[in-house]
Amino acid sequence: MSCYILVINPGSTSTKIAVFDGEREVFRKTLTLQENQLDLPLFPEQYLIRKGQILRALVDSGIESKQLCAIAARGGRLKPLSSGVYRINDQMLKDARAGLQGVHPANTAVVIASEIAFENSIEAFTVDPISVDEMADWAKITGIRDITRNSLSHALNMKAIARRAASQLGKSYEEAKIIVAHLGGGSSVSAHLQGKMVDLYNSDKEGPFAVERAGALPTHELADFARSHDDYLHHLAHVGGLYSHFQTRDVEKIVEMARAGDNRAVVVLQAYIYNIAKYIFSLLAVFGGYPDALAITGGVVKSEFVRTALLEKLGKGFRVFLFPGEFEMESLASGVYRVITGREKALEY
Ligand SMILES: Nc1ncnc2c1ncn2[C@@H]1O[C@H](COP(=O)(O)OP(=O)(O)OP(=O)(O)O)[C@@H](O)[C@H]1O
Ligand SMILES: CCCC(=O)O
Repeated sequence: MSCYILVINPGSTSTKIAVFDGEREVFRKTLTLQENQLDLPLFPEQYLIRKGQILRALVDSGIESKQLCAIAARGGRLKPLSSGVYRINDQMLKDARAGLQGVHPANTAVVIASEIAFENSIEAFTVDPISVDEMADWAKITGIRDITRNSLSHALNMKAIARRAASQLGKSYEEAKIIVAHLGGGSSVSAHLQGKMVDLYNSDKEGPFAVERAGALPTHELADFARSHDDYLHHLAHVGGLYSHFQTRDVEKIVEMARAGDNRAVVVLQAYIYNIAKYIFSLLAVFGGYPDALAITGGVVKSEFVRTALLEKLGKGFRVFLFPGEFEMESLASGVYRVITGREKALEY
């Protein structure tokens, strides 16, 4: 009998939805938001817009809600958690709405999923949320006792990609040493050792700047900026990065500007690539040298310009695997399918 799993994945520039029959994809759609809608608060505005788009897309797809047997939602900035599949419960919904570890579009997914699940008397789950925390104690320490680094990242895609890279190397995930760079609306760069992301950067607060995230900033200048901008967190996590330079999240458009001779676009893209390479190289310290592989993934990797420039900057030392786009939808679906077929136990939040 068919078991349709609805997958809901709100990212920083769009909401991706899909329906899987078991592990076979039968429908997928990317629902885009206008630039001005992306500036709206997550609750209730964006949540209502995104939920409305999802319900309309489902109706248009011809898939009936009674065909659904479970929902898989991307998990947002919840509490620090170990990797796995979690049943969505009231505490998770509360934490997602409150933005326990900050706001992120994915916080809307568990709320939308639990409402659609309730209306259809089925269960909803999340898999490897943003707040998966496997960071080593030695990676969390900073030069100020009261400031501790935390683990917020594109965990879902990066762990799936690291597993794929390990399998291409003929190794298990647990034995392979891998760096994964996810380049999307936000970016994350992570070091995978013994099956764990022992250190990582997320462009909301550290590492390379991304399409809409500021990345690492000089501390004194950031302190001055924060004193003069009440909305500085919005600048760091939403209107920073390439967006702060060009007021667009469309990387192809910025590449076109550079190709047309816009000098500012040339230099900022050079800085974008340089920073990604710089932070990838910094993670060699985790392994005491080159890892077994470097896997580069995310929507921006669809850009030939970015791929070529980045590979040139990285030199010849890495064994590189490119995974343009993301594998979040299939990872969400297969995690939930493992649970509903009894092959894995759902974790309680
Ligand atoms: N062919 C392409 N060339 C250049 N850039 C592209 C291309 N396709 C997508 N992008 C860029 O990729 C970015 C979106 O990537 P992705 O879909 O991974 O992000 P997201 O899911 O919205 O956010 P996040 O990855 O932070 O969760 C956009 O900024 C878009 O401009
Ligand atoms: C916070 C990690 C996920 C993202 O940056 O989009």
